[in-house]
Amino acid sequence: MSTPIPQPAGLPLLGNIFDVDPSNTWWSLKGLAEKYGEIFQIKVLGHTIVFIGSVALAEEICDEKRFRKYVGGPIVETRSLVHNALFTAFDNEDSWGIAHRILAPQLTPEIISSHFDEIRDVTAELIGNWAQLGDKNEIDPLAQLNRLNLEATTLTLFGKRLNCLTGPEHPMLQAMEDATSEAMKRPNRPGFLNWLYGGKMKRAVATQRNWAADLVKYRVENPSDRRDMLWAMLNAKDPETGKSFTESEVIDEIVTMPIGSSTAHCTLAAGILFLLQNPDVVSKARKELDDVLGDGPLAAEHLPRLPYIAGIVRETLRLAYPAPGFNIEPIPRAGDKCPVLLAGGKYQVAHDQAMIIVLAGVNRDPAVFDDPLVFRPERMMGEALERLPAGAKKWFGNGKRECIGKHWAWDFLVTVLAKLIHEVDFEAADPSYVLKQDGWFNVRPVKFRVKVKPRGV
Ligand code: HEM
Repeated sequence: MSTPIPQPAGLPLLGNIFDVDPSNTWWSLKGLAEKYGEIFQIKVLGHTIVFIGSVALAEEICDEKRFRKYVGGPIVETRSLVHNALFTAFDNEDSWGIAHRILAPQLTPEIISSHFDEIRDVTAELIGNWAQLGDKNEIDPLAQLNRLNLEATTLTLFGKRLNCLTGPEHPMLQAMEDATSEAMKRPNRPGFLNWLYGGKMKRAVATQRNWAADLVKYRVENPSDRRDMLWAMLNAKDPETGKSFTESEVIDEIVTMPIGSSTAHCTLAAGILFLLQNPDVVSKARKELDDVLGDGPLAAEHLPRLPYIAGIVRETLRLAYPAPGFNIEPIPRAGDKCPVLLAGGKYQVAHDQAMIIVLAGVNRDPAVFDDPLVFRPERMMGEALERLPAGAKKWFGNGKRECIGKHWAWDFLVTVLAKLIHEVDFEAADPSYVLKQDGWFNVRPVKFRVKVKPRGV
């Protein structure tokens, strides 16, 4: 006998329409995960969605023999921007395998390591800009690191400096913001309002695709022997089918990358917040950096020798959940519409039930993490890390649809955070600030401001 899946009371006919704020969906889901724990569901206008908030159940539905990525809601909306590209492809679309086989070799740890100097040097430029601020040294870390992220992504993957660290904000940043927030809102908004906001989405799509087309044009006009991701997009063939990308598919995949990497600057900004709240962590991190770097600059070979910094990055991914969740559905079984059993039959869901893993629940599951709200890098290092179940480490998603950019993200996060901790003193502009989320897809510290100055000055 299975247990009914908990659900907020809701209203007749309308269901749980008022239990999720359509302009801040993930904040509502975090609240529901805190209230209901391992599993809950909502029903809106007869449509059910199940949410998973525990490590054990997340691990169960990450079993690729039984489940797969569910492409629905905001991901489907994003297809108006990038069609059937890596992130948005349905499970049965050949485009996913072709793109994965062409692009994954460009995102291996070895290839990413070859871009280390580029990432380090643009970070040094940003820190250098901050050092010039004098008394006007209060910054918005999210906005500053967003610029850095776009600069580093464009340089490392597509070989062009945008020079967007200073000056007016690059139009790509607002366009990504608009397209992502529209993609979040459109699935739950009446058609009339979607029509009204259609122009905003179209303009955001045009800006992003033009940015990508400019990168291709620049490479064609400035031929180089750089063997980077753009080279692969323009020249490589899928080893299995022999296919290469069409012109439009190149644009789809270029645009997909900064959307994926836009989680990275949210992680860094949240990391600064956690460090300000935990000065002892900064002291330990600085000791590690001073010991490993001595008087020299950060180099690629230092990264694997910074386990405490790596612990800080993982603990930030755990507590900030910059990609707030991902969607799973049961793999269809021909002719079999029996319910799917979870937790050994404790729960039952429909054979085609969409489920969303809510990382705000999973990453803070008290069954796995002692004092789950405490920022403790040590639990993300060495044997303690190895002991954690796989379901507790899902910040980069799962299985074949796991983040293809995870090695880029890792090197970027460790490099930037190491340099920030080693070279910059941060002071909270508002010490009472607590992590607030807006309605964007990623969790990010909005309206968070800090004062910056060179370390020890
Ligand atoms: C902190 C940084 C990052 C986090 C937390 C993160 C998280 C994720 C997650 C959870 C997924 C799975 C989404 C799903 O199942 O629907 C994913 C997929 C993806 N990510 Fe990332 N990501 C990060 C950085 C990046 C970067 C830097 C790139 C590009 C260079 C990138 C590109 C992608 C792409 C293309 C996919 C789709 C992969 C596929 O379906 O085959 N991500 N990411």
